[in-house]
Parts: sequence; C-alpha cells; structure tokens
Amino acid sequence: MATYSSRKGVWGQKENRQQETPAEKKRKLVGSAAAGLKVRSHRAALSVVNLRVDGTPGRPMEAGTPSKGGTAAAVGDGSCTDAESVDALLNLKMAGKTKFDFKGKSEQMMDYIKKLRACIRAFQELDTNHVRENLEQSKQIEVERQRHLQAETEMKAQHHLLDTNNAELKSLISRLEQELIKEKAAKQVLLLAEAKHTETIRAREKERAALKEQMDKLQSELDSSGKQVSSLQDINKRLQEYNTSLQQYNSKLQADASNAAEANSRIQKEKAAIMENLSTLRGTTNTLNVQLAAAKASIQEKVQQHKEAVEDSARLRLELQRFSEDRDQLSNQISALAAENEMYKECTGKSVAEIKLISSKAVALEESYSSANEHIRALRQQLDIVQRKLEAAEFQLELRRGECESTTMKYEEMVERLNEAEQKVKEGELLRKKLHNTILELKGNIRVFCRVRPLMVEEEDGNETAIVQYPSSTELQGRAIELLQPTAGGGKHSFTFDKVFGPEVKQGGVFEEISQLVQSALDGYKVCIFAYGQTGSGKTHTMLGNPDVPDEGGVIPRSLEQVFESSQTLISQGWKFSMQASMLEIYNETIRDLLVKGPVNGDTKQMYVVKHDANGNTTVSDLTLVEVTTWKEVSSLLHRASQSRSTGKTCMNEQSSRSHCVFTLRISGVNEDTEQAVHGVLNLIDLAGSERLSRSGATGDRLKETQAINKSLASLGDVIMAIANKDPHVPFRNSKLTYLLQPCLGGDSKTLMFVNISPDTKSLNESLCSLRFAAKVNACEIGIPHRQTALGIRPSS
Ligand SMILES: Nc1ncnc2c1ncn2[C@@H]1O[C@H](COP(=O)(O)OP(=O)(O)OP(=O)(O)O)[C@@H](O)[C@H]1O
Repeated sequence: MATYSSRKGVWGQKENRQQETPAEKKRKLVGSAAAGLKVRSHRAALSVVNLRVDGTPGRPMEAGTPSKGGTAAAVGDGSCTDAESVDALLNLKMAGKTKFDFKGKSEQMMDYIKKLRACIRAFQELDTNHVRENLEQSKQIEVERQRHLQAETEMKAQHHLLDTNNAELKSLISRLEQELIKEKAAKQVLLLAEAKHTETIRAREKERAALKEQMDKLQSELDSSGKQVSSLQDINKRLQEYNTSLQQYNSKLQADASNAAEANSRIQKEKAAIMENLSTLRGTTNTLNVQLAAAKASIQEKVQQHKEAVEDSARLRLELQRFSEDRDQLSNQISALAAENEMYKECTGKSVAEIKLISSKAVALEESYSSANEHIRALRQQLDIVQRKLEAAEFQLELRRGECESTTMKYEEMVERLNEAEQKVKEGELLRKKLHNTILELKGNIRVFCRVRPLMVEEEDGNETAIVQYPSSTELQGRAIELLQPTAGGGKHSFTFDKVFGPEVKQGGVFEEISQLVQSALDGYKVCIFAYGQTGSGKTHTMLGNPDVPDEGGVIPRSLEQVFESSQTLISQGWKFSMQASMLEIYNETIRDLLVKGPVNGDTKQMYVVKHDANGNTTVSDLTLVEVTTWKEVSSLLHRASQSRSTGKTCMNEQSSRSHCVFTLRISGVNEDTEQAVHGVLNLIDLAGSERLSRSGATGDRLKETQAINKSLASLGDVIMAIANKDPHVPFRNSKLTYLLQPCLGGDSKTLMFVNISPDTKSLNESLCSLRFAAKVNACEIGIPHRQTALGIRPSS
C-alpha cells in the first residue's frame, strides 16, 4: 500500500500537473502574481530604456559599448536611455565656441530642448504605458484576489471537512479502542472459560478413572458375591440335609433312646459348625451391607456429578452461544468498519495514514475476530469432547446402575437366603435344644450350667495368670471349663457341663439357653432353677440381676416376663392362666416370708411348715401367695422382698445374701376349648454363698449365719451324693433347704443348677469345690419329669 501510495504520489503529481483544475490554476496565478508584477515592471523599464527620443523603439545598447562622447553621445542620437542618460541630459551645460556664441548656444539649446521634448514624450509614453500597465495589473490583482478568496473559501471548506473527518476518525478510534478493550475482556473471559473447561476435562478424566476403579471393584465384589452365593447354596443344601438328618435323628431317637447320647454329640458338632457358618454369614452380611451402602453412596455421587456435568455442558453451550453472538456482532462491526473505510477512502482519498491506522485496526479486529473464531471452534471441539465424555460417563453410569441393581438384587437374594438359612439354623437349634431336653428328660439328669463372672477391678491385681480356661475344640466349645493350678507342676482340672458361660456372656445370652425350660412351666412341668457357688461368685447377679435396668435383669425377671408374655399369646388358643407368686428365705434354718406385709416375721412366731403331697406339689403353710397377672406386679413384689432379705457385708461381698431365697410361681392354666388343665411350678432359687470360715473372717451373728449356710449346703451335698450313689435313703430332711427342694432333686421336676465361679486366683479352691459339687449334681439321675395335666379338670376357684 505504501509503495503504491508513494508511486501513486509521484505519478499523481504528474497527472495533477497535466490536468490542473481551474481552481488550482487560479491558486497558482495568485501565488505567481507578485513575481509577475516584478517581471512586467522590469520589462517596462527595459522598454523605457530602449525608447528613442523620437518615440521609436530604440535598439538596446550593447553591453560594454562605450557611449560616443559619454553623455553627449547618448544625448546626441536624441534618445533618453536610462536614468543616467536623463541625469546626463539634465546636467548638460550649453557651451558656445565663445562666451558670446549665443547662436551656437541657442542651437545647442534647441537641440537640447528637442532632446528634452523627446525625453518628455518618451517619459509621457512610458507613463501612459505605465498607467495602462498599472490598470492592467490592478485588474489582474483583483482577479487574482478574487481567485485567492475563492481558494481560501475552498481551503476553509476543505479544512472544515478535514476537521469533521478528523473528529469522526477520532470518535471511530475511541470506538475501536473501546471495542478493542471489549475484545480483550472477551478474550480474557474466553481464556478463563478455556482454563475452567480444561479443569472440567481433567475432573471428568479423574471421574472416569474413579468410575473404572469402582467398576473393577464392583466386578471383584460381584465375583466374591457369586462365590458367597454358591457357598450359601452349599450351606443351604447342608442345612437341608442337616434338617432331614435331624428329622431322621428325631425318629431314630424315639425308637432308640440309647443312641441319643451319641447323636447329641454329633448334633453339638454340627451346631458348632452351623454357628461358625452363621457368624461367617453374619460377617458377610455386614460387609455386604457396608458395600451396598458404599455403592449406593457412590451412585448418588455419580448422579450428582452427572447433574453437574449436564449443568456445565448447558453453561458451556450458553457461553458458546454468547461467543457466537459476539462473533456475529464483531463481524457486523468489521463489515461496518470496512464499509466506513471504503467510504473514507472514497471521500478523502488522502488520509493514508488514517486509513493505514484504520486498516491496521481492521486487520487487528479481523485477527481478533479470527482468533475468537478459532477459540469458538476450539471451544466447540472441547464441548464435543465433553459431550462425548458425558455420554460415555452416562453410559458407564447406566452400566454401573444396572450392575449395582443386579448386585443389589443378588445381595437381597443372598440376604433372603441368609435369613432363611439363619431361620433354619434357629429352627435347627431349637430342635436341637428340644432334642437335648428330651435326652436329658429321658436320662432324668439335673442339668448344670456353669457361669464364670468377670474379674473385679480389685481382683485384677495379682491375677496375672488366668486360672480359668475354656477348651475351644468343636466338641467341647461352650461346654467345658478348665481350672489351672498356678503352682509349678500344678496340673489342671477339667469339667464338662451342659453349658459353660464365660465372663463375656451377658444376662440375655444366659437366659436364651434356659427360656425353653422356663416355657415348660407353662406346659405343666415343675421347673426348678437354682444358683450355687461361693459368696461373691455372681449367684444373685445371675438369678435376679438388676431388674430395673433392661439389659441387667437376671433369670427371675426375664422368666416372669416370658411367662406373662407367652400366657397372653396362648389366650388366642383358648388358654387362660392364673398365677400366684410367693417368696421366702431360709435364714439360719428358719423360713421367713418375704412378701408378708409389715415387718418380716416380726413378733409373730409363724412356723411356715413345708409339706409335699402325693403329686409332688410343695406347699408352705401360712406363706403369702400373691395373685399376679403382669410383670409390673411381680416387679413391685421383688422390690418388697429385696428390702426384707437378709443381707450383710462380708469380707468377700459388699452385699452378701445371708440366706437362701426361693421365688415360686404357681401356674394354673385351663383351655376351655380342649377342656385341658395344666399345673406348673417355677422355682427360682438364689442360694446363700458357700464360704470358708477362715476366709470369711465372720464372728458373732455373721459366724452363726455362715455356719447355718454351710450346714445347709453340706446337707445339699449329702443329698446329691446319696442320689448320685443311688442310696436307698436320701437325707432330704436334714435341712430346710433340702426338704424344700426334695421334689426338684428327687424326681418329677425339670431341674437346672447354675454353678457360679469367681475367676480370681484366691478363689481357686472354692471354685474347684463348687465345680466338683456341680459335676456330682450333673451326674445325678433324678427321674423323668412329668407334666401335670388333666382332662375335664377345672382349677379350683
Ligand atoms: N456375670 C457378671 N457380670 C458382671 N458382674 C457380675 C457378674 N457376676 C457377678 N457380678 C458382680 O459381682 C458382685 C458379686 O455378685 P453377687 O452379689 O451376685 O454374688 P453372690 O454369689 O450372690 O454373692 P453372695 O453369695 O455373697 O450373695 C456383684 O457386684 C455383681 O454385680
């Protein structure tokens, strides 16, 4: 363009010279007017110089030509050539041949006058020419002035035009600058959007990787789930087999009672295996639950991310639309600018620099427009990529959802199967318990459960070596206990019972094992549960516990709650039950009524005689019997009794039971539909603690109490020994306790003994004694219990 302009400039000047406009011609004339005047006056002077005195144009004098006779020569040919000649003419003096040569002088004078006249005429002529020329020049000057004025007006108009153009160009520049700023801002926004977009893409990629990882995890979970399902199926199959075998076993049991003991051990083994499986299944269920929750949470998260991605995409679309609009606007502006540019080119044709500027701006705008276009294209590409990724993520999400749903379904199926299996295990366990009870009933043994309490805080010091161990072999697990002698080479004492509860087993766990037994009291059996053990070993905790704290209640509150609940359930089968509660203690070989209102056996000398009838029913004369229908009523009775009980502080127990406490619930039920009647009894006994006098440190009344307790417990031992040895005489009458327990120990009743053990080293000998006694009790055969039922019998009102 510049080359073009410069060339054109040179070329244009030539052309301008060739094609001068009238205005330009005028302006040139005005410019050259002054110079023209000078030329003309010089010519006039020259013409004056060349004038001859006679008025004819004279020949110009040759330079360097000497005048003949100086001034006289000039004057001699009658011409007055220049100012010098005129001066010479005026200074000419008339000189005659003599002083009086007047003629000569007058001739000279005449000649002189002629010359003067010629000179005057020449000057007059010159003057006239001069005036004429002056007039001509004035006219020319006027013309030139007019032309000059016109040119000035034109110049002013052009100047104004240029000013207007300049202002317009300035405003255009400012507008362009504003646009440039806007463009820069838009560019900035685009850069930001691009950065954000890059970030989003990175986030998407991360998400994709996380999704892939989760997919892999889910796949592995699925595989493990499949394995679990197959293992569950196996278990299920085994359970079914087990169930069938149990049924077969049941029928076999009925046919052959002698094989029962062997079958029981097998069932125990299988039960242990089932328990193991059950705990594994429970663990698996928990893990699956956790996995399901995690999968659900991850789906939620994915859905949220998907939503965000969709929102991002919408936002990007909006931005793209905005950029497209901006681009269109820019394009419009550029075309407008191009049009303006064209217009300016046409209008001015001069302002090359401005045009250059505008052109450069237009170029810059075009560049920014193209870069914006580029950016928009890139954004579109990115948007496409993001959309593709979004689609892929959606697809993955759908896949994951599907997988998750199928996993959830499988999981639910597994949970269902697990529940079924658990139910079957429970049923199997129930069946096992029933069978076990049947075996025991058939055997006629007293059942013995051993319970070891936890170490007390004060006992923990000095008990570095545990003296109690629990064999973990499948056969013995939960049934055996070993006492270790801490002395060197002290060996161990092993015992096996129907059940052994370690210190970790809570009240609920213990009750679970005896609930069936308690239930049989409602079926018309006599049930007797008593706790035996040294003082402070946990008898009261086991039998009574803390009835006011839900999880701390012992056998008595739990049994009563169950009995009341079951009696309510049996109403729908036509049963109606009535229950009477009584509570006594044997303190120093004396029976005391714990439910009597007022001071317990205060002044009255009640004898409370124990009697047994032919049906093995025991009654205590004058004992308070309270009709009870709800657990709440029994609870208040227990509170009343606990306040009346004989307790005291011993060296081994802060609040030691100094008596044997017997709670009895007589249950009478009648079914009007079947005209059946049942009479059950539930005896729950918390014995006083056995203790060695040396350890108890008892004196006075406490000593008397301890001696009475030990005597009655020794009597219990004698009775047990006699029953175990199948002696013809059993000394039931040797103590109030044994006489009261006669129906339970002598047959016709379902009896269970808890032997409570303290795990501390100091109690080793007492624990050993208790366990030996319990083993004896366990070996006792007391006969087969019978239900007390009658047809057509109505309970006496
Ligand atoms: N299984 C157990 N878990 C927790 N604490 C227990 C357990 N067994 C006993 N205890 C606690 O041990 C202490 C003594 O228990 P408890 O009074 O039941 O013994 P006891 O055999 O009845 O004694 P005594 O013959 O002197 O009456 C109590 O504080 C009781 O709470």
